[in-house]
Amino acid sequence: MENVAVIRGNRIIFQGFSLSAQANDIIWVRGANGSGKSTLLRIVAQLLPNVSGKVSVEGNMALSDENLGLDSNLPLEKALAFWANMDGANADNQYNALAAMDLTALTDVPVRYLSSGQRRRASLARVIASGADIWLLDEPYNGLDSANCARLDQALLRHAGSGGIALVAAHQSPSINVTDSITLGTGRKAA
Ligand SMILES: Nc1ncnc2c1ncn2[C@@H]1O[C@H](COP(=O)(O)OP(=O)(O)OP(=O)(O)O)[C@@H](O)[C@H]1O
Repeated sequence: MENVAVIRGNRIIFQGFSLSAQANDIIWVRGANGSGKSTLLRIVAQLLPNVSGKVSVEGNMALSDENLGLDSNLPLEKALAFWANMDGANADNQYNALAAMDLTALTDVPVRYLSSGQRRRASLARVIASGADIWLLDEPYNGLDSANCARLDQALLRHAGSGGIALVAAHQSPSINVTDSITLGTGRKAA
């Protein structure tokens, strides 16, 4: 991202903002509520209109945020398989992703019956199974117990270690070594 500027509502969230990431990087993004962490991930995902400046991305991206994006009526395995097929991921990817997030015992549970932490893990399993080069994770630790926080840490390290990139928006400090940690400011009112 080079010299990016974004106004949302009547607030300037970013102005003259630049960020770069390359293979093997885990970039940790912190900041107060409303500072623009989710906005930043959505800019990278190219989901926001009216972004000025330059945003260029090489590689496939997968986003996990509060929108689960899984069919609530399907058993977990089938709901994930829908996306794995769309992403062209193979069955091994999905199996490994379910194991990485300790969901193997829940594969036949309808998504609507999953607890909030299980739903978060399902969303992360979708990202892991996608095989995407770039993971955009918005508050991925929310609702996870300590064992599953550690599983996510391990998944992030494996991803970065195999040439992936991760942007992680989180309130807490990282408990793994990250490439860079940035703290966003609170923006200001547009003139
Ligand atoms: N659709 C929208 N229209 C107008 N303003 C918006 C919209 N979405 C977000 N904003 C504003 O953009 C700013 C940044 O929001 P964002 O969700 O990126 O913050 P955040 O750092 O992720 O916050 P949190 O820690 O609470 O999740 C906030 O002031 C928010 O009110």
